[in-house]
Amino acid sequence: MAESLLVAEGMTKAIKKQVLVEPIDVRLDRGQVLALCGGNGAGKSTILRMLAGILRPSGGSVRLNGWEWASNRAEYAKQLGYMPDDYSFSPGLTAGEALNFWAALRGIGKLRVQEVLETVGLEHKRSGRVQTFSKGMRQRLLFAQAILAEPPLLLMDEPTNGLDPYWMDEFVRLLDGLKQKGHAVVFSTHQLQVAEDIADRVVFLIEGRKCAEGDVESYRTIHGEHPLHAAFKAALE
Ligand SMILES: Nc1ncnc2c1ncn2[C@@H]1O[C@H](COP(=O)(O)OP(=O)(O)OP(=O)(O)O)[C@@H](O)[C@H]1O
Repeated sequence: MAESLLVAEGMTKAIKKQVLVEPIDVRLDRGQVLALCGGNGAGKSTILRMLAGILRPSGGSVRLNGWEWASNRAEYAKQLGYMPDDYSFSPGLTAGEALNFWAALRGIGKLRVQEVLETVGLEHKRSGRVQTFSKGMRQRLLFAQAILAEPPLLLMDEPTNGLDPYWMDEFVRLLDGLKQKGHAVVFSTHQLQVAEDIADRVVFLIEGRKCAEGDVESYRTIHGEHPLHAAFKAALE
């Protein structure tokens, strides 16, 4: 049997004596979407940053498409697109310049830049300075950056934060399209409805520890309407 696209085993993070993320296993196949849910400070961003290779785990291993960050960072990085929860753009940079910069780093041509700008509805804002963009527009630009290279794995930190209802629906639709094409996604969210709409599996975290994990359909069978709210409440008890 082929190995899963993403295999993290016993991945953990501690800084000094504080354990930010207790050892956690994450396994994800192509075409699967995993949502990380949990309260503030639960460890969602830390997990995403470790998977993205931005933060070095204190223990455990991570393999992505057969590559290990520790032994081949360049190949590992090519397998993923990362959307941070926030990003400080250089002052004066336009949306087009920002995307062209990221595209150049990955050897991607201008046609693809135009395509992703259209995908996120920012083609008319190409020459607009990112500094003048709303939170939702910046989020859409960061989403465009993450999908530029069409990597096998997308890691997204609170991707729908700041999106209006139209773009929230559009995000679910876009992610569904990527999923159908075989891309895998791990994203964090406080918006349980988004997780319900798009995720196959949900991991609930409390204070750096995985306290529950299940597939959305099973939660629906157990809890009925608004299954993730009920499941989260049950996990907290
Ligand atoms: N650089 C750091 N040094 C020390 N502690 C950190 C550092 N970064 C994060 N933490 C701590 O790690 C824990 C997990 O933080 P993290 O940002 O991963 O949580 P989160 O689930 O993404 O939270 P939120 O929903 O508020 O974004 C928190 O207790 C946070 O204070």
